[in-house]
Amino acid sequence: MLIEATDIDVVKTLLPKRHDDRRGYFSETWKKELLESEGISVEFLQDNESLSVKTGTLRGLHFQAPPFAQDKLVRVARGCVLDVAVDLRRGAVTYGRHVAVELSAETGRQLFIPRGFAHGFVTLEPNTLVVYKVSAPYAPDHDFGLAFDDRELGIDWQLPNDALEVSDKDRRHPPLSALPAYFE
Ligand SMILES: Cc1cn([C@H]2C[C@H](O)[C@@H](COP(=O)(O)OP(=O)(O)O[C@H]3O[C@H](C)C(=O)[C@H](O)[C@H]3O)O2)c(=O)[nH]c1=O
Repeated sequence: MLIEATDIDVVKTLLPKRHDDRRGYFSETWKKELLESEGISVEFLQDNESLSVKTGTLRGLHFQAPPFAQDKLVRVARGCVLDVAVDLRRGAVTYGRHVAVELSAETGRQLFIPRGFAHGFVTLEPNTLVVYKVSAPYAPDHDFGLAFDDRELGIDWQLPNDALEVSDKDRRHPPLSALPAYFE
């Protein structure tokens, strides 16, 4: 497992080893002790899966507020996404900055996103299946969002806005400037 830093030090990319043979490959996609050896000590409590049929489906930017804040380990089981994490920690020098990484079934690359970050992705292929581990259960009353197209964030989603499939809910989130201080 290759674990690499990103422009925001606590956000990591992971590349699990694949054991190829004539049948295909085998890969350990998550091993607690491997993450712990890299200083990522997280108790994942729930696995999520979302299928997005259309290219250009954008889900996000979402986060759960304390005490249900979630660390996430995201990977793509089929297709490809641009995965984005936005730093919401008011005290961080990287507050408001983001990491954007292409995750695909082909590479197997994963993204670790600690609590204190908003998460979202846009699909770059049809029928993209995203699977991810979270460290706190779903808590609808603590589930909040941030405007994906907030100019202050400056996220390049790689597709024009009119090509995006976005839920009504995700079109109504506030910009960063109007977001309460959920994370110090
Ligand atoms: C997140 C979640 C949702 N749901 C139900 C609630 C709705 O009836 C339905 C769809 O939920 P939502 O529209 O919030 O799904 P996404 O837009 O994919 O939200 C996710 O998108 C971004 C990328 C994330 O990182 C979060 O995990 C999550 O917010 O699933 C559940 O039952 N459990 C859950 O953990």
